[in-house]
Formats: sequence, C-alpha cells, structure tokens
Amino acid sequence: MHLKSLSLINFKNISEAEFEFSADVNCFLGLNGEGKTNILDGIHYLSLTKSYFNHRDNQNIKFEEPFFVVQGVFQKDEDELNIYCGMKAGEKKTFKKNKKNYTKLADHVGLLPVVMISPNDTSLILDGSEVRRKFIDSIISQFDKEYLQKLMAYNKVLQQRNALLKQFAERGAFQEDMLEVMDMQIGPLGDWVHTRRQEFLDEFIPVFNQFYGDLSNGKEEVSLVYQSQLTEGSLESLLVANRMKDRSANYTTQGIHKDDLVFTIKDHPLKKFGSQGQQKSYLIALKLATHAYTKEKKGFAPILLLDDIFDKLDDTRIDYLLGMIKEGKLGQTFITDTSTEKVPSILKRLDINFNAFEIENGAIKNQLA
Ligand SMILES: Nc1ncnc2c1ncn2[C@@H]1O[C@H](COP(=O)(O)OP(=O)(O)OP(=O)(O)O)[C@@H](O)[C@H]1O
Repeated sequence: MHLKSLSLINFKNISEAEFEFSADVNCFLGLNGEGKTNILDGIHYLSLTKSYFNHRDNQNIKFEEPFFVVQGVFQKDEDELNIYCGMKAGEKKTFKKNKKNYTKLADHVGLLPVVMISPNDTSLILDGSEVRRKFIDSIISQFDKEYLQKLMAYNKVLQQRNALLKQFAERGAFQEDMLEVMDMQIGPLGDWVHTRRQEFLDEFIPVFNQFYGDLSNGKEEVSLVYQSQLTEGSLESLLVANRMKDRSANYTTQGIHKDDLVFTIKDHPLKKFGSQGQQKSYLIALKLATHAYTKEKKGFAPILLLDDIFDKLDDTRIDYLLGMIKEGKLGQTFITDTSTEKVPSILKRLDINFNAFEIENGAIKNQLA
C-alpha cells in the first residue's frame, strides 16, 4: 500500500499544494516552521481521519479561511483509493472513499494505517497515563474493530456510573442497587478490553525489546510492563470490593481507565532516570515496534512518517533506520528535515529511490529529486 499523490487546500499554513510521490521515500525539506510537518499531518488525516497534533479539526483550517480539503490517492493491491477529507468551519468534517461518504468515521480506521514518529512522542514518557492508554488503543483499533466498539461502550457506562456517584453525593443518598445494575454492565466490558490489551502486549513487548536492543546495541536493560488493576480479579469483583471507596471519592476508582504502561530503565522510571538519548531510543523502538506489529497483523507495511528525527539522532541510529528502509522493511516512508542536503545525500549513497520537495511558507519551492 502506498500514497501516490496528495493535494492540500487551506490546510494549516498550506494554501494549495499538490504532490506526486515515490512508492519508496519522500522528503519534505526546509527551515523551521515552513509547513513540512503539516504535510505529514495531512497524510495522517487521510489514514486516521484526524490530526496527529491537534484534535480540534477547526483549528487545522488555515487562519482566516472558511474550509480545508485534504485529498489523496492510495494504491492498495490492485485498487486505487481516492480518500477525501473536507472540513468547513463550524460544521462536521466530510470523509469520503472513492466519492462515497462514510457514515461512521471509525469504519475507515485500519484501512490505510500510518505510524508517525515525531518529537511530540515524548508525551508518551512525560504525560499522564491517558496518553499511553491511547497509544495501546490506537494500535489495537487498526486491526480489531470490536475493540473500539467495546471500549466506547465501556466509556459510556463509566460516565453514567460516575454521574450516578456524583448524584448520590449531592443528594446525600446512596443506592447500592443502582450501582449493582451498572456494575453488571461495565464488568464484562472492562474484562474484555483488559484481556485484549494483555494479549496485545504479550505479543508486542518482545517486538519492542528486539528494536530497543538493536537501537542501543543491546547495552541497556529496559522494560515495558502493562499495569492494570484487573490483573487482581474481574472488574465486577473489584467494583464490589471498592464500593465504599468509590462512594467517598465520588467516581469509579477501579477499571481499565486506570491502566498504564510502565517504562523503566535498569528497574528505574525512564522518565526520571533515562538520559535524553535513552528516552529517544525507547520512543523510536516503541514506534518501530508499532510499525512491525501492525505490518505483521495487516499483512502489509503501514506508511511511516518520520518527523524531524534525523536532526536529533546520532549516525549509528540514522544508519540503522535507513538500513531498514533500504531492506524494504519499512514500506513507503515520508521524512522531514531542516537540511536540504543531509538526508538526500545519504539516500543517494544507499541507492534508495526518493522524491524530495523543498518547502517554504506552506508551498513547494523546488522539487529537488
Ligand atoms: N490553522 C493554521 N493556519 C495557518 N497556519 C498554521 C495553522 N496551524 C499551524 N500553522 C502554522 O504552521 C507552521 C508550522 O508548520 P510545521 O509544523 O509544518 O513546520 P515545520 O516546517 O515542520 O517546522 P519544524 O522544522 O520546526 O518542525 C507554523 O508557522 C504555524 O503557525
């Protein structure tokens, strides 16, 4: 699967741009703030129906303009897929495949997978557990439709349960039987999601360890562990045992919405004890593992978006990544970099096929290759 062409209108700082791509590597090169990452984000939209960086669709319309359009033609096996995403200010976005509107955006997710590696990924290490749960959820949703449905159903009952607990507190009346009914609904949903997350991580963690070992020459001991209250028992039993705790907290203290991934280096938290280089390798290994895992599950390589990572990697790691590209393991790859020469010269040396565009002020200044 690969993206053959892309057209962007009024998308972030891009007024109008059209690209024809190589099936191998494509580079967007230019100074900071010119719009290179925005192009990658346009590709992300076509895959996941939303931005990687800003989930408020309205804010991705170019300032002062009334709409944006992102359109791309993908080749997937024998099929040519024309994907259209249009957004008018103040309205819901329209998403089409071969001119046909999707009724549910979730139906598109997983058809044309992408993996983005970006400096923003540090939020996986630095931010709260929600970011890490979303990371797991977005990978599983690429190949398991039921997962997203069950997760959404869980979140809906969770909201109702929390609202009920709040109501009890406000009224000073606690009705255990009402909670019991909800616990019977949410319990099996939580257990189901927990089992899927566990199964996924049992397969994913060895892939991650392999990539981290390769990126660090096997020098450092890191670990990735799935942490969940549900390893202690079924969700319903946890909810029953913690009813009084939930009553005084006014919210649901147990469940898969408390799950986390624990990142450590030599048994210490990566966030506090990992050097910048170690954290960077950890994140790249997480993303390369996501790519490899998704490729294995889907039977074809997701598109890889490498945002500004060549600037910040040492030569050994750059060689490792480009070696994988050269071997054809990574599929179609999009790279942004501030130097117009560095990445193209390495790609030429390695005899890798590529197109390169110099980007200035949201437009193509030159096609360099
Ligand atoms: N809705 C919008 N309308 C107009 N411009 C926007 C909008 N959203 C973001 N921008 C602009 O896009 C520019 C950033 O573009 P982008 O992140 O793609 O830069 P870049 O070329 O990747 O730079 P860097 O090398 O620093 O990562 C900024 O100038 C920002 O103000």
